Amino acid sequence: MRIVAFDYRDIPNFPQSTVHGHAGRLVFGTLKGRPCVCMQGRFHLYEGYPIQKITMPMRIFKLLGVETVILTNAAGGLNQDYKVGDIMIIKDHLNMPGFAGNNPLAGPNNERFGVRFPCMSDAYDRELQQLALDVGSELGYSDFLREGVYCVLGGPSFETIAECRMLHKLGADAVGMSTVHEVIVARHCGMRVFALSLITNEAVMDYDSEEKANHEEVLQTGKQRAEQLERLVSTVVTRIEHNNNFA
Ligand SMILES: O=P(O)(O)O[C@H]1O[C@H](CO)[C@@H](O)[C@H]1O
Ligand SMILES: Nc1nc2[nH]cnc2c(=O)[nH]1
Repeated sequence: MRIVAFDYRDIPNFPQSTVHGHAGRLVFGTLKGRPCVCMQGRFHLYEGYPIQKITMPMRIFKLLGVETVILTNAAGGLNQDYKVGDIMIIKDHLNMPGFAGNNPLAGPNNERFGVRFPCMSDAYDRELQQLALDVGSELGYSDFLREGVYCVLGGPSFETIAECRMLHKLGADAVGMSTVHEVIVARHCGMRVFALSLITNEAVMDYDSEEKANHEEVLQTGKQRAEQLERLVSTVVTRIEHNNNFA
């Protein structure tokens, strides 16, 4: 397999990764014959980037001819049935920064990419969710494979106990600081989206708990599940049908 990689710093106007654990490379290659481009490191509001800069790669992918976007993230588990190491197929999201007007599509609409008011009730492709469930079951992952709602916050501070309780009551199963902005921009320009959260820590919901959310635990759980996550994603990629509805 031939791979071509570019450091983000060598791509004009591309943002730079500032987060420990995010390499900052754009990698092109093929996965069992399927052409893919992969971001090693993504961008977040808490890095200080304008929201349109965070999502700029999605529009570059669209212009490169990408049909399907697969996003993965690390997230805190709010659902009390979830355990550290679970992989959650995202079926929907809560866009908290969006409630406050911080949406990547705010400002003049670029008709070249999509409509002014894009639908989000079909943001996460249901066929791809089912495909991932089927693949997960074949790989023997069913015990730690979930489906749920991801909530994005601005970060970088982790949530308070009261915030976790509130988000859980609002219907979120997992909480993080990424993904949703990219999903909105990817859907706006008609790309299919599939997204996964790795539950790297349990959100603290109890005032008696001694647990404290921390980035080291996030990185450590990421390493522990990396192989299975990689196998799940790469198998899904090899089974994706050509998108006949591609705009
Ligand atoms: O970048 P992702 O995978 O979302 O990682 C999550 O974990 C980091 C915090 O530990 C934050 O960046 C949060 O968004
Ligand atoms: N906001 C948030 N992001 C995370 N990323 C990984 N774990 C967490 C968490 O508990 N909260």
